[in-house]
Amino acid sequence: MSDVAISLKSVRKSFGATEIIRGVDLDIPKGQRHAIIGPNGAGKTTLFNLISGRFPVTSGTIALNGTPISGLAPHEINRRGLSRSFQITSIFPRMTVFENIRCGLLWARGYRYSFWHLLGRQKSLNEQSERLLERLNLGARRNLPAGLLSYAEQRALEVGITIAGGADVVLLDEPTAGMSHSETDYAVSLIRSVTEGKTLLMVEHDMSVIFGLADVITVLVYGEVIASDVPSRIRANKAVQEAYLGTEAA
Ligand SMILES: Nc1ncnc2c1ncn2[C@@H]1O[C@H](COP(=O)(O)OP(=O)(O)OP(=O)(O)O)[C@@H](O)[C@H]1O
Repeated sequence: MSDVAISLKSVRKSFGATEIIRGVDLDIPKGQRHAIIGPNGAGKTTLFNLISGRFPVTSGTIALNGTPISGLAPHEINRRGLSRSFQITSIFPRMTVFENIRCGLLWARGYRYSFWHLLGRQKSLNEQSERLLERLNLGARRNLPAGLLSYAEQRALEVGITIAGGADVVLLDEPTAGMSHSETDYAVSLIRSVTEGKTLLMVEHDMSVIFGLADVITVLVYGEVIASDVPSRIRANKAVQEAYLGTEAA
């Protein structure tokens, strides 16, 4: 088994004549929390779309746990253990918080078990849903329609559903976008606890979130990696400061 969760080799992506990802090499070891940062339009979301299978690569290869996944559909990549959350919330607003979680678990399991098999597993499904509810701090909101949760709680639920299926590689796209300071603090501690032991790859603009969560930071500028290192060295990196962080990191 490979110790590398996500591996990108010479990955390129063009839209028409414009090359957006210009030869990215990146290895993310299992269990690492890894952040991708870079100026607007650097290609961060495009990179996520390539890894999760939403777009095909123009050239190069992407492997998940040592197995090539380039060319697979998003649901096939998901089945192999990679789960992704989106900037937009994708919960079911009229279903209760509990039902949303249960649905997330059911959806993930549906790939592996038949309907009859599932009926026999109702009890364990309910128990797992309850445990996840507690881990997300949403126990008291259990029976509320998810649409009535606060924005931060909805994002917490979203993160919970993303990891519900037991995926060991999790992609989070701007998990704290639109949150207040206190909501962000809550989200960071939640993400830290629910991704324990998993590989996390996130795109995020909030520097406090990045420096608070990431073991390693990769800086993408115009579709190229200009640095990939531990936070302290990224902060001190002159090229990074010039290209992106500016005085923010000083
Ligand atoms: N489907 C697409 N078709 C054509 N161009 C695209 C497509 N998706 C992204 N792009 C272009 O690729 C470039 C990079 O966009 P991307 O969203 O990946 O950047 P980003 O680093 O995530 O930016 P931001 O920080 O603003 O979210 C942009 O110039 C964008 O217009």
